[in-house]
Amino acid sequence: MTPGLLVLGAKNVDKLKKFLTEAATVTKKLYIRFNPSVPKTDDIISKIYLQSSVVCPKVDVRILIRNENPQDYRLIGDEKPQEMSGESSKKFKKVVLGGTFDRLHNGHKVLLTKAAQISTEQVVIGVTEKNMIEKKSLFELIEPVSYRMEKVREFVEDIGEKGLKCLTEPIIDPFGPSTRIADLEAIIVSRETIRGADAVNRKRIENGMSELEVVVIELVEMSKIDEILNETKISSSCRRRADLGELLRPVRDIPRNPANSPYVIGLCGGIASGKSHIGKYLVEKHGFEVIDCDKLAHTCYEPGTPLISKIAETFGAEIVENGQVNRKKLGAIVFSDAAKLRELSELVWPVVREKAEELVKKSKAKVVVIEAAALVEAGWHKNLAEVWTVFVPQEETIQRVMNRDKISEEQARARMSAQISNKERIDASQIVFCSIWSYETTREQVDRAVKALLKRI
Ligand SMILES: CC(C)(COP(=O)(O)OP(=O)(O)OC[C@H]1O[C@@H](n2cnc3c(N)ncnc32)[C@H](O)[C@@H]1O)[C@@H](O)C(=O)NCCC(=O)NCCS
Ligand SMILES: Nc1ncnc2c1ncn2[C@@H]1O[C@H](COP(=O)(O)OP(=O)(O)OP(=O)(O)O)[C@@H](O)[C@H]1O
Repeated sequence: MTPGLLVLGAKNVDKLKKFLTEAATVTKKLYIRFNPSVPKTDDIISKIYLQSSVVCPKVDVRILIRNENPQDYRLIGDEKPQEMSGESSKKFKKVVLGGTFDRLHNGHKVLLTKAAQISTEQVVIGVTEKNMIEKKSLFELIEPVSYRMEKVREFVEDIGEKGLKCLTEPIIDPFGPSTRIADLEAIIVSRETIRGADAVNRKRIENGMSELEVVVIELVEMSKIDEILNETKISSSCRRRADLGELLRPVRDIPRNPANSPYVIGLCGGIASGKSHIGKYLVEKHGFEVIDCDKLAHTCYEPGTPLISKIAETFGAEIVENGQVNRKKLGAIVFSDAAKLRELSELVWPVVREKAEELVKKSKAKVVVIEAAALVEAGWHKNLAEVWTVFVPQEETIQRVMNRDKISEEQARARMSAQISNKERIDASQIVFCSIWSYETTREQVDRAVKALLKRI
């Protein structure tokens, strides 16, 4: 789709809202450039990005620092671009800044725009990863660091003067390149990260390097408060939360045979993540059929079946009492040992899967949900059009398991560690829910997912 170009001159600067609204109907990317009559102040840049978040949140708005127009564009509004004289605010050869930059938003863009505006040669950006992101809310949904680095680089070089280079690198402490590269001249931060800049300068002085000029931008804040996060700031956490219950990646094309047979989705999640709660809700509220593979697995332990003898061979004859598997004894062996759990799964899964597939064939429901904790471990997700995963942060899992199963923290941790991580499940899923907040919030996420699902099938 051709990007839009909005030229802000004295005539149309007051009609910004109208033009942003219009842009949202015709393009996904909007460049904005200024004519000489409108000064490119911090205030106006912030105002444009803030209004864009309200009026056209889905449009990738980019205020141009460079004078050249995009190669191809569709003019929004009737003002034509005029030649600009060189910018007076350029002062520094090399500037530095840092951040996580997940789901690059308009607050980040204000910071990056400042960087492109005041540097003549190079913008160096440290992008957080690993320990630097693991305490953030819904960190499991943070985009891969390589993707975030590429997004910020591309943005800065796209809006900046020709020849401006942006170098990015992953950081695992709050300093990164800022205390390593001697000839940096300025650091750009927002009001909330000034203290980080002060720490950088203290360390540079300790290391015998020059002090950086600290350039501060104001926070871009919405008028509406996010009640769960209790903040007004445009933030990545808020965007991650908005993605719960939304389609995160394309569904697989799994042909249905016959065509009117049920649409089958997987529902998985770690121990005590809220799978059963969601499964029950999908049955009661939305009329889906849910096949609980945990329950189905119990019916596989029928006396005299080949599975029973295989279990006795693998885990010891004492696990089988009077021809029946003692599930408590078996649980004690497998729940805290990932390798044993895998061995058991490999024995039981094919049997469960066969039974589940028979149930799907018989079902009259429009949508059948395969609820299975170990769906991804078993590789079953690859044969399903889509997988929905529910998760809670690890510490919440520990609390839930201790309370529910009346076991010690150590036992709860062992059970959790025997499973794959939330992140691994999430990366294999099309839709993700988080059940850390109220039941109502969980259900809202599910309702959003169901609504979109019913539209696409
Ligand atoms: C430790 C750091 C890098 C971690 O980044 P953080 O996880 O907070 O990144 P995040 O993606 O949330 O934000 C990135 C930057 O954008 C700013 N920002 C975020 N939201 C907004 C907003 N709505 N409006 C304006 N600015 C915003 C942040 O204040 C931050 O400066 C950072 O917080 C920090 O302390 N920076 C100062 C020191 C520094 O830059 N060090 C590294 C240099 S390589
Ligand atoms: N907002 C919420 N949404 C869903 N479950 C929640 C929520 N808050 C707390 N819980 C609790 O989490 C616990 C686990 O829920 P549930 O039994 O549905 O999980 P599960 O994933 O099916 O667990 P398992 O597979 O270990 O049996 C329950 O005690 C439930 O009450």
